[in-house]
Amino acid sequence: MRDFQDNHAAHADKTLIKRLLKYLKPYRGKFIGAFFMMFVTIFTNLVLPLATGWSIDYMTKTDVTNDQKMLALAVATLIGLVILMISVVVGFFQQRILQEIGQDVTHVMRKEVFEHIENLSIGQINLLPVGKLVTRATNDPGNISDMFTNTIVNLLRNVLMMIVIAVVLLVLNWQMALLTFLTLPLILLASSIFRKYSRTAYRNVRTNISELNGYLSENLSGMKITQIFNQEEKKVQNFKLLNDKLMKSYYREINTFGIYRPIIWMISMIATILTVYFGVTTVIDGALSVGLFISFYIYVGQFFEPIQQISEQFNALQNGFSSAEKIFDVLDTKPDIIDDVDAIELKKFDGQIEFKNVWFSYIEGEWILKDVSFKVNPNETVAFVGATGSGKTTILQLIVRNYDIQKGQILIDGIDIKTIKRSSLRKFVGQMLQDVFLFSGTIRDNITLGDPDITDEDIKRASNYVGLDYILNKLPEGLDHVVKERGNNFSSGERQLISFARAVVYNPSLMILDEATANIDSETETIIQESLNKMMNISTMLIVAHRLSTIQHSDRIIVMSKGEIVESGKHQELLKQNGLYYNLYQLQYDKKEGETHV
Ligand SMILES: Nc1ncnc2c1ncn2[C@@H]1O[C@H](COP(=O)(O)OP(=O)(O)OP(=O)(O)O)[C@@H](O)[C@H]1O
Repeated sequence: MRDFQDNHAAHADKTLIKRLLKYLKPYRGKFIGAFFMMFVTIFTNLVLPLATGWSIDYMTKTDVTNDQKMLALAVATLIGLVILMISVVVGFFQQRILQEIGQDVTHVMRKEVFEHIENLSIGQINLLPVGKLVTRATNDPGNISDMFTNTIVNLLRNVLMMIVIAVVLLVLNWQMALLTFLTLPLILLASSIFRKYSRTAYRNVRTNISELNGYLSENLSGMKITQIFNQEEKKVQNFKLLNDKLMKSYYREINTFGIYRPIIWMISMIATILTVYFGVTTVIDGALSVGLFISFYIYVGQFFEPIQQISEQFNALQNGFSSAEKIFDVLDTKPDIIDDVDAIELKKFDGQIEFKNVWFSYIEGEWILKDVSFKVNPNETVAFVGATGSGKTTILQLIVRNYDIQKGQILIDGIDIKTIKRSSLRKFVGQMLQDVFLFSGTIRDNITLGDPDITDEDIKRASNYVGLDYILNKLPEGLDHVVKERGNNFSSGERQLISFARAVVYNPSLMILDEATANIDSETETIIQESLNKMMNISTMLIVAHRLSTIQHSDRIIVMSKGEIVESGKHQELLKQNGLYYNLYQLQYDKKEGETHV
């Protein structure tokens, strides 16, 4: 799968534009309206210099009385004001419509990106840097919105303005117009050099923003570790390096624009000086009136403005395209685990699980599970033990189909897991993992996860069941007690109990516990253990625990080593076998003994 790098092969522009246009389809009418308004503003911009010229010529006429001149001035000023008003009002509505379209499209894109990410498999999500995903869902749709609202319309407006003004200049005085155009090759050369540099500058800025976002989000999540290991200074240094890199890339961008704009201004000034020089001589020769010369002069100023903007807007367009490319990269990443079209809805689940010669690898060729077979009967409690990395957690992940296996078969109540709708299977499974994640909100939100069908009664029952009621009773707001981001205002034991309540509130047919009691104090562990004992015989339970004392009473213990099942049986049976389990047990037992002797 792609890692959504910033410098990947470009999509064909045509395909990109076609795809982008689809987002504009619902706003076709509004967009056409905005274009029409754009023509109105172009017209108002063009008519004023000409009107100024005509007015000046009229004022300098000798065969017109002063009263007539005053009247004409008043009428011309009034018409000018009306045109200006029209331009302002139309411009306002045009901007409003475009901004609305831009925000709507951004809104839709953000939603699409988020929904798509939510549907990716855990394996795919693990490969994605969070910071980059955040950029994909925030900055990139913003760039596209900017492209729709500002760039495209203004680019078109400027191209049209330039063409129309060129025609007007030619009509007013073609010799002077050609003189003005003499500087165009210089501008084109400067613009093409600018485009090359500014594109690189833009790209660097974007890459560095994305990198900084990635670093920031990772470090905020890992802040505790940073502080525990006194790494703050190092992290600050690293951040400083990235921050400096971003600032420098911004500087380079600013410099590129800073050089380009004065160059264009200088060229336009040369053209203006030439125009003034030859214009004045033409006026002296009587080939051009003063009024029309002034109109010409204003038009020359207006002619160079869009030229400068076009290059800049062309870059903004590239910026928008590049953001679109990145968003489409995310959207085009097909979820690697999807339900078959004819996948069945699991209506009930007795809790029977069977692995039949299962082979699985995260990375091609590196087998993590090798020919694993076992069967768990309804209401049985089975524990998996073994050395670190032997594949215990992997087995649990496969049961909820976080990954697909390469060989063999996993049966859920006798049905192949691949033929079952994942959501229907997960409805019957309660999971309690070592790393509990709590969302910001309230305790209630964290137990129901927004499911309106879960009543307060259900929550209370679940809380009593897992021993959370003891904590809830101490909190004045009870279930409404606020949970801060990631549950930082709770102890790990409390977080574990909330997650336990979250798991049992659905009355799961299968309860999965992966090192769920590893990080908690013995008092909370006892509470959880008691609840688990109650749950045994009413649901199937799969437990991974390093502390063997917690799984001794399981119906069966499966011992794993390097992706294979090496032993299986009850605690006493396994001890008698004098194998790996016996060794693991001895290790823990000796350690305990050692501790008591200290
Ligand atoms: N997402 C992943 N991508 C690649 N390899 C992985 C991934 N998750 C786990 N592994 C590898 O798979 C192997 C088995 O991991 P697993 O988590 O199943 O072990 P475990 O027996 O549960 O270990 P522990 O007791 O330490 O939790 C390990 O070598 C691990 O590095």
